Parts: sequence; structure tokens; C-alpha cells
Amino acid sequence: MLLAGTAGASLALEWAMSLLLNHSEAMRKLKAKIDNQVGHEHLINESDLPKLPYLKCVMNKALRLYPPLSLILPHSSSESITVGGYVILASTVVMANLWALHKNPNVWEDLDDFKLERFEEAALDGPQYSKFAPFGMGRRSCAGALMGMNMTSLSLGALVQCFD
Ligand code: HEM
Repeated sequence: MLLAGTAGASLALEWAMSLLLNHSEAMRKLKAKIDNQVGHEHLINESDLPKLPYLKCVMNKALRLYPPLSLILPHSSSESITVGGYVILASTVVMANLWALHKNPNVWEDLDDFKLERFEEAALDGPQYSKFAPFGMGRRSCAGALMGMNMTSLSLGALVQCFD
């Protein structure tokens, strides 16, 4: 639990920061939004998050391009099934490849650029298993998904709020 809770969150935060440092326009835009919506009287807190959809966009973008757990934990198929023409027998160990899912050119257009706005299209408020599932899927998906999202968003928001 400790490893799952700290490794995923710290990797996501690191990649989000790296994306912002490499896209100064996005960094400026996020800083302006935090300045306007939160200001400098208090450190950004959980109640500020709903006012900052752009912050969520940055986190979603980082989670999509660099999913901390790119090959999710091994699962076992409960019955035989055919997926995309491949027969998967019951009890086969399967591991979903989030890296490939998040970069599938059939569902994502912006493989190379930094169009954050597409994440503002509310559609990515939860997992969409055909294109975006950074916290895994099904009954054994991440137990700390909400906490992970809030923790990383708050940490990134605080870094941008407090430092240039
Ligand atoms: C941004 C942060 C995080 C990311 C990207 C992330 C991602 C994931 C992924 C992809 C899985 C595998 C799901 C699957 O096999 O379908 C997982 C499992 C898990 N995560 Fe997270 N996680 C994060 C934060 C956290 C936090 C903060 C906690 C707890 C405090 C946590 C606890 C767990 C646990 C307990 C599991 C195993 C669930 C099970 O096997 O039933 N994670 N996480």
C-alpha cells in the first residue's frame, strides 16, 4: 500500500512538472489561473481544486503520456474470451498495456503536441477504458485513485503557486 501510494504519485508529479518545464506557455497559463482563482493569501487546498480545471488537464496529460504503471498488475481471465481476434483462455494471466492504450493513434490525434485543452472537454472525468485508464480498470483498479489524483494535483499546484 505504501509503495503503491508513493511511487505512482511521485512519478506522476515528476512527469507533470517535466511537461510544464518543457511547455512554458502551459506553465504561464496554469500560474495565471492559480493566481486568479487562489491568489497568495493561502496555500492551495482541496477546496480550490474544482476551480482549477486546467490543473486537472495538466495532471491528466501527464498521466496519459507517462502512466506511472504502464503495464498494470497481472490479472487472470475468469472465462475464455476473444478480444480483437485473439483467444484468451480462462485463467490466463493478462496485463493491460496502458502505455500503448494512451498512445493509440486510432483514438488520440495529438501524439506529438501539447494540446491540453482536449482534457477540458469534461469527457475525462473518469476512466475511459478504450483510451484512458491511468488507474487501471475493474474491481482491482487503483484503491487510491481519487487520493492519488488530489495529492498530485495539490502538490503540483503548490509548486506552481509558490515558485517561479
Ligand atoms: C497518481 C497516483 C497513482 C497512480 C497513477 C496509480 C495507479 C495504479 C494502477 C495502474 C494500479 C493497478 C490497477 C490494476 O491492476 O488494474 C494501482 C493499484 C493500486 N493502487 Fe494505485 N495509483 C496511484 C496512487 C495510489 C495511492 C495514493 C494509493 C493508496 C493510498 C494507491 C493504492 C493502490 C493499491 C492498494 C493498488 C492495488 C489494488 C488491487 O490490487 O486491488 N495508489 N494503482
